[in-house]
Order: sequence, then C-alpha cells, then structure tokens
Amino acid sequence: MKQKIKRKQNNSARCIVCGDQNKASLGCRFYELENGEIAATFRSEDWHQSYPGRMHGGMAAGVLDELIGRAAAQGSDDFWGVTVELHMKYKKPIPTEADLKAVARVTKKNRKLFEGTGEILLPDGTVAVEAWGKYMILPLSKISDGGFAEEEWYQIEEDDPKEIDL
Ligand SMILES: CCCCCCCCCCCCCC(=O)SCCNC(=O)CCNC(=O)[C@H](O)C(C)(C)COP(=O)(O)OP(=O)(O)OC[C@H]1O[C@@H](n2cnc3c(N)ncnc32)[C@H](O)[C@@H]1OP(=O)(O)O
Repeated sequence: MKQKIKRKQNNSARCIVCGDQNKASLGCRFYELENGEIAATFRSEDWHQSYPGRMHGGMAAGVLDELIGRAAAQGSDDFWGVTVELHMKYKKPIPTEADLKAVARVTKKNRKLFEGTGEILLPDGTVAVEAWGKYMILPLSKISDGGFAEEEWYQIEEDDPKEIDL
C-alpha cells in the first residue's frame, strides 16, 4: 500500500547503516510516514553478505535497530537514545545487490524507555525479517563526545520520493 511521506530524517556521516560518507554503509534513507510509521530504503551490496548472495543477518539487525530507534525520533532532529534489547526473527533470506525497504513503529513509550517493532521487506513485499527492540532515551552528551550533531548529522539534499509503496 502506498504511504505519503511527511519528512525525511537526517543522515549521519560515518554510521554503518546510514553513513553518507562511509563506503561500506547500507546508505539507508529514513522517511516519516503520514500513518505514524517510519520507512527505510537501502541497497544490500555484495560486501554486506554472509553467505554468497545473502545479506548478513547482522546487517539486517543493524537496519531494524536504527529504524525502530528512529521511529521514536519522528519530527525531531535532536532526539537520542541507545538500544538496550533487540530480538530478531529471520524468516526469509535477503538477497545482496537488491533495493530494499523496511518499516517500523513505536509500540510503547514512557519518559525513559520506548519499545517498537519493524520489518524488512523483500522486493515482492514479503516480510523477510522481523524485530522487536527496547531503547533508553538519553541526551546526546551521554552517548557521544561533542561535535556529532553539528558536524556529522545533516539532511542529504536530493530528489526525494513523495510516497513509498510498502
Ligand atoms: C534510539 C533513538 C535514535 C534516534 C536518532 C537516530 C540516529 C542515531 C543512530 C541510532 C543507532 C541505533 C542505536 C544503537 O545502536 S545504540 C548502541 C548499542 N547500545 C548501547 O551501546 C547501549 C549500551 N548500554 C549502556 O550504555 C547502558 O547500559 C545504559 C546507558 C543503557 C544504562 O546505563 P546503566 O546500566 O548505567 O544504567 P543506570 O544504572 O544508569 O540506570 C538507569 C536506569 O535505567 C534502567 N535500566 C538500565 N538498563 C536497562 C535496560 N536494559 N532495560 C531497562 N531499563 C534499564 C535502570 O534500572 C535505571 O532505572 P531507575 O532505577 O532509574 O528507575
């Protein structure tokens, strides 16, 4: 089903999932959707493999870890936290050298913690991987030394889609 995109979130420079200046990165883009969910688009490259032709399960975990975390950051470029628990269910292999999508949402949130779920979809829309995660909300100063938000956290100016088919 097509979902309208409300806002694209920032990318970072060096992250393995969304790093715009990291050649090994999955190059994720994150789109906040009108229905309250968040979607990611990314490309699995040959160097993201575990077995030949199959994306590494750790890379899939990385995508869903970050995407579920970002589901709670919707509408803000200054919301931070860390993963405290992540549970994965690998249902189908994810091919390398494929353009892929993922979607996530927050299922529970209080002042200190939040939880959410997410899925990676194969090009035909089948759910390949499911995840559930729990996160602790923290100020950036408790996670990383100064300079990240100012120097390495920015919008990528490009021709963004207006909607996404999930
Ligand atoms: C995620 C949002 C992202 C948005 C932007 C996206 C871009 C960025 C990319 C994002 C990339 C994706 C993200 C990544 O990849 S983040 C990278 C992977 N995750 C980490 O590195 C986290 C490592 N762990 C820690 O740093 C510490 O254990 C933390 C800081 C979490 C707690 O520290 P500490 O252990 O010293 O705790 P405390 O003694 O101060 O206790 C404080 C309170 O917290 C309660 N507690 C403790 N542990 C848990 C737990 N597991 N479940 C529930 N509650 C817990 C505790 O009972 C206490 O409660 P109270 O007694 O006060 O009531």
